[in-house]
Amino acid sequence: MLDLPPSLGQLLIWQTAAMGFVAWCAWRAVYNLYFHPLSMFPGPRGAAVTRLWQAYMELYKGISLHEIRMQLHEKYGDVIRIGPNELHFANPKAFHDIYNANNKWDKDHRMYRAFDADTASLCLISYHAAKQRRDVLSPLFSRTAIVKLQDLVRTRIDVLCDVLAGQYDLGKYSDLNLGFRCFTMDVITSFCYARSFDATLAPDFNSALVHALDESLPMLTLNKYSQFFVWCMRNTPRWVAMRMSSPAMAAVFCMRDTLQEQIDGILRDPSLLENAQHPIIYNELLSPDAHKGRPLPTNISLLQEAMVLLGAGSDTSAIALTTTVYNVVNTPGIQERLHAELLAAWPNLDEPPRYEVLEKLPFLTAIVKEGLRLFPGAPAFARVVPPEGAIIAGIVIPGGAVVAQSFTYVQHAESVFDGANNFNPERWLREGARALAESSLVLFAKGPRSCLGINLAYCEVYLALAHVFRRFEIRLDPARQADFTYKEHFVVYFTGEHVHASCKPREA
Ligand code: HEM
Repeated sequence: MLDLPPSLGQLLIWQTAAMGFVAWCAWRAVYNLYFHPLSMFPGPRGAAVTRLWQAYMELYKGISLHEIRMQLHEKYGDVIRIGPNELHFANPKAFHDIYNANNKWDKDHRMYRAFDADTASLCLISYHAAKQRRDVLSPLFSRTAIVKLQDLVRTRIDVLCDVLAGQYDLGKYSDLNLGFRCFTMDVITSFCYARSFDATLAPDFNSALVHALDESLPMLTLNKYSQFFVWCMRNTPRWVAMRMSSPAMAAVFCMRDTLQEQIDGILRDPSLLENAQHPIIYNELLSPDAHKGRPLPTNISLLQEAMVLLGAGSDTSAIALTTTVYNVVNTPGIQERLHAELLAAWPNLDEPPRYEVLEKLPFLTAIVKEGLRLFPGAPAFARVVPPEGAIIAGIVIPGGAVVAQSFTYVQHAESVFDGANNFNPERWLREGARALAESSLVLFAKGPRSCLGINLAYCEVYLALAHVFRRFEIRLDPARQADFTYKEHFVVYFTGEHVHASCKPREA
C-alpha cells in the first residue's frame, strides 16, 4: 500500500469524488438524452438533460413558464418535453385525458413543495391523502354551505361598494386590481376563520397584506427548483427573515402569527368553535366525526391549511373579477345591457336579490362564463402518470412521466371557441352552451383534485359583478391603459398598469 502524506491522501479522495460526480452527471445527461423513456419526445436538449434548464429560463432569463411553453409548442408541435421527465400538451383533448374523474393520479411533488405546506389540501401529493382531507373540508365549501353563508360575501361587497363610491366623491379613479383583491381577501378570511382583516378599508386599497403576498410570490418560483431554499425559509430565525425581507413582508408574518394564535386558542379551548358566528375551517378540521377515527391534523398542519386556503382563495377570484369588469366596460354595449337586466331583476337598490336569483339571469350568467373563459393563464398543474402508463391525446405515455396542460390551451383555443380572443358573452346564450361549458370551461380543473373552492368562487363573482354593475356606471381611466401582461408564479401576477376606473353611483 502507498504511504502518502495525509494532505495528499485527502486531495486524492476529493479528486476522485469530484471525478465521480462529473462522470455521474455526464452519464445522467447521456441517459436523459438517449435512453430515457421520454427521449423520443421533442423539446430543447437542455430541458431534456436537466431541470436546471427551466430554472435558468425562469430565474436567470426572467421568462415566464407560460411564454416558454408557447414558444416551444410553436417550434416543436403538440407535445413538448419541457423537463427530463416532464411533458406539456397543446392539444385541448389532452386536458380531459389528464384531469378527469377516473384519474386518481398523484401530483408532482416538485411543483407543490414550493409552498412548504405539504400537509395542506392543495399540496398533498397522494390522491388518497388528499381525498381524506377533501372529504373533511368539502361540507364547508359545498354549494349548500355557500348559499347559506352568502350574506358574508354580500357584507364584504357592500364595504367595497361604499369605498368605491367614496373614492368617486373625491374625484378619484379606483384601482380595481387592488380593490377586488382586498375584497376577496376579506371574504376568504371571514369565511375560513371568521376574522376579517379589513383589507378593503386600507387607504386606496393599499393593504399591507395584499402587497406582502405579492412580494412573496417570486419565492414560490425559487422554491420550486430547490428544496434547499425551502429549508432556508423554514429555518431562518424570524428576526433574520424580517431584516432580510422588505417591510411589506411583515404583514405575512403578522398574519401567520394571528392565525397561529387562533389555532392555539382553539386547541386550548375547543368550545370557542361553538361560539363562532358560523362554522369555520377548524370546525371541520378538528371534528373527530369528520375524520372517521383517523388522527386529527397537527398544529402545524392546521396552520399550513389556513395559509394555503388564504392564497388559493384570494388572488384567483380577484383576477377573474378584474379582467371581467375590464372586458365588460371595454366592449361596446355590454355594460348597458347588463345594467338593464340587473335593473329589471333588482328594481329597488335597498333590496338586493339573493345569489340563487342572480344565478338565473341569462346575460349575467353569460358574462360570468365568458369572464371565466378569458381568465388569464394559470400554471400547468403537474400530475404523475401511474405505473401502467396512459394514453393522452392519442399518444402512449409511459408510467412515472409528469404530465400537464394549462387550461388556457382549452379555453383560449380557436379550435374550441370561435374568435377565442374576443370577449363575446353571446356565445353562452346560444344552443348547446351548457354542454360547451361542461366540456370546455375548465379553469377550475376537473377530477378529484379540481378546485375545492369553486362554489365560493362562483358566489363571489356573481355577487360582485351584480353589485358593481347595478350600483355604478363604470368608466375606464382614459389616461391609463390597463395592461394584463403577467408572470406565472403559481398564480398570475400582473406586472403592468392596473385597471383604473371611475365608479359613478347610479341614482336608483
Ligand atoms: C376563479 C377562482 C379560482 C380558480 C380559477 C381556481 C382554480 C383552481 C385550480 C385549477 C385548482 C387545481 C390546482 C391543482 O391541480 O393543483 C384549484 C385547487 C384548489 N382551489 Fe381553487 N380556484 C379558484 C378559487 C378558489 C377559492 C375561492 C378557494 C377557496 C378556498 C379555492 C381553493 C382551492 C383549493 C383548496 C384547491 C386544492 C384542491 C386539491 O388539490 O385537492 N380556490 N383551484
